[in-house]
Amino acid sequence: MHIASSSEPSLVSSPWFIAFVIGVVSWPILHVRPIRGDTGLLLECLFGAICFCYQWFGVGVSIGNALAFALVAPLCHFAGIASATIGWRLSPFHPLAKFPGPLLYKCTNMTLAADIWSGRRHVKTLESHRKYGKVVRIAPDTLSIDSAAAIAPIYSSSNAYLRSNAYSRIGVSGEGLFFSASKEFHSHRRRHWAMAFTPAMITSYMPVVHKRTQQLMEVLVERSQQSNDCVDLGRAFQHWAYDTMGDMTFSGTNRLELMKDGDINGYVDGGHLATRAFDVYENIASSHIRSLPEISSRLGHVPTLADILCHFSASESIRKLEDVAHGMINQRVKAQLDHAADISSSLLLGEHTSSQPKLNIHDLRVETLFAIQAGSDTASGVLSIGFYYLLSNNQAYSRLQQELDDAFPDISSPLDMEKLESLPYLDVTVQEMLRLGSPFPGFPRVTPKGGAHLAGVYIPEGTIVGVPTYTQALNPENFWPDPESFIPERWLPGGLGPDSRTTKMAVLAFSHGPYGCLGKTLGIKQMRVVIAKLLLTLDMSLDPGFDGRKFVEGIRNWRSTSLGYPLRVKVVNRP
Ligand code: HEM
Repeated sequence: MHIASSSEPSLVSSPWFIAFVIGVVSWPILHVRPIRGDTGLLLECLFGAICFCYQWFGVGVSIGNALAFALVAPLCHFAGIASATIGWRLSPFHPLAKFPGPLLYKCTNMTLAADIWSGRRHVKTLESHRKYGKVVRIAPDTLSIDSAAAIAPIYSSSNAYLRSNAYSRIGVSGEGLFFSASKEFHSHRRRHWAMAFTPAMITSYMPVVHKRTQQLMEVLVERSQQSNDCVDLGRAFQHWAYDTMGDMTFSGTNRLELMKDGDINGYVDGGHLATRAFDVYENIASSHIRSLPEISSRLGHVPTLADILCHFSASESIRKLEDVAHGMINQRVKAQLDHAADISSSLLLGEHTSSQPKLNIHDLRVETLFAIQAGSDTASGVLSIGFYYLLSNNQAYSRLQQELDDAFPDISSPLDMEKLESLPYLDVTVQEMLRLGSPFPGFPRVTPKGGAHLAGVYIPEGTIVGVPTYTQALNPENFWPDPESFIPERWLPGGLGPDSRTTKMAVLAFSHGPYGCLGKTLGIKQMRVVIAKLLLTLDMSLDPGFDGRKFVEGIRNWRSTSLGYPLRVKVVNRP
């Protein structure tokens, strides 16, 4: 049996314990004066190096022991900081202490980040609300608020809350509308962008939408002939959306031809990876600089994570999309086609003043790449999930097809947009698709000075809050009966009966207010054209072996939607 000799250090005098205590003691300083995660990592490495030199040269231990010491001491120091951080987050003194939520989520942002990485955050948040109620603490400093009444104050009132720093994009030169937390910059850049979405501009995009949608019909038939009358409809929508957005953004200089060539460069998956990394990063690293110093103490204050992710090989495919978009905007600027009816010319021309000059080439690169992604993954995601539901509901499918057949007896002539937009059942089908087809997270905003009363509770200032899109879409308080079922009729006048509920505001597919989607009108028009063309031209049904449960479970969202289980659809030309 080993008996401790008096010469062995006691626990309190052991170097590990001392490093741990220094960590705990340094926490209040870091709490008030935060340092960047990468700086912290470097300091820990420096501490390790000093420990190594002291042990090897000073004490004269073997190199192996000196190395072990140099590794363990910083780890103990970090464990001290981490313990103090978690202790504070779980303490009754934390400003969000009274809000319920899963323990691990209160301790660290890493848990939420893991959910985001899995793409199933929308389901996890829904489960949390079902377990804990309307207001749930889903990260140390973040609350998810499942209340339609909270949507207006957070997103769309005249005093709509500011976006959290979650939107900042690092490691890129050039500033972009979507990536700015500055209200002033954002509203100026948004005016710039708005020129691309005037009614006249939207009308000028429609020939592109019709042309690309016609091509989609041909591609679907062609692909189905190569594969037992079956196609991956989700993939086809992605290719259609990229090509269409490419044309609308770059008109003559567009080089995206995914429907024709296939996605040989992996643009779609590369784009998903980019949004996935951005979404994870933002939720780990995001913070709002607030009067309460708590935020600085986040375990894993790691703004470097995005930098690190950039170096993984997967980022190659992201770069390919960036490169092609950059090439197109360079060509576009050189060609000086300022007056072409496309998004890049609106951005090139946009409003400018001495304080807010014209967009430079870096800004244009950021904005045009964003345009392609903002308008493609969103539209194809909603259409894919929407078509799954439509094809699963024969009654809705037949009713819609009948309405379209009556309105457009001759499918060889171009669709008249005015007539298309007057069709009531098509309209409610689009609404229902948007409700169930947008598994986005709660877009993060920051409560203003003085805090806020939301969903009947007081929320301290500087808290990150969001209303979860998917949870709201399935909330029986907003949609009743059968909130989980695809029933377009719920949107018709009279809804589903006297006790039924349909809360328009609760559909956050485009978000709302000053940061809401600029492409909403265009997106809805595109959806109408695609749905109409498909139902008028083709007979479609889910592949006999298709498993709806697997499809729904395979839906992943990282702001853009990705399908883990393909939407296999049988497609034949209508007689
Ligand atoms: C069905 C199709 C679409 C859906 C569901 C959709 C959804 C959204 C959502 C939810 C946001 C807000 C995201 C956030 O705050 O985190 C957004 C922003 C935006 N969308 Fe869309 N979108 C669609 C189509 C389009 C199209 C076709 C364009 C054209 C380029 C577009 C351009 C934009 C822009 C520029 C923003 C940023 C607005 C800002 O930051 O002020 N969207 N979209």
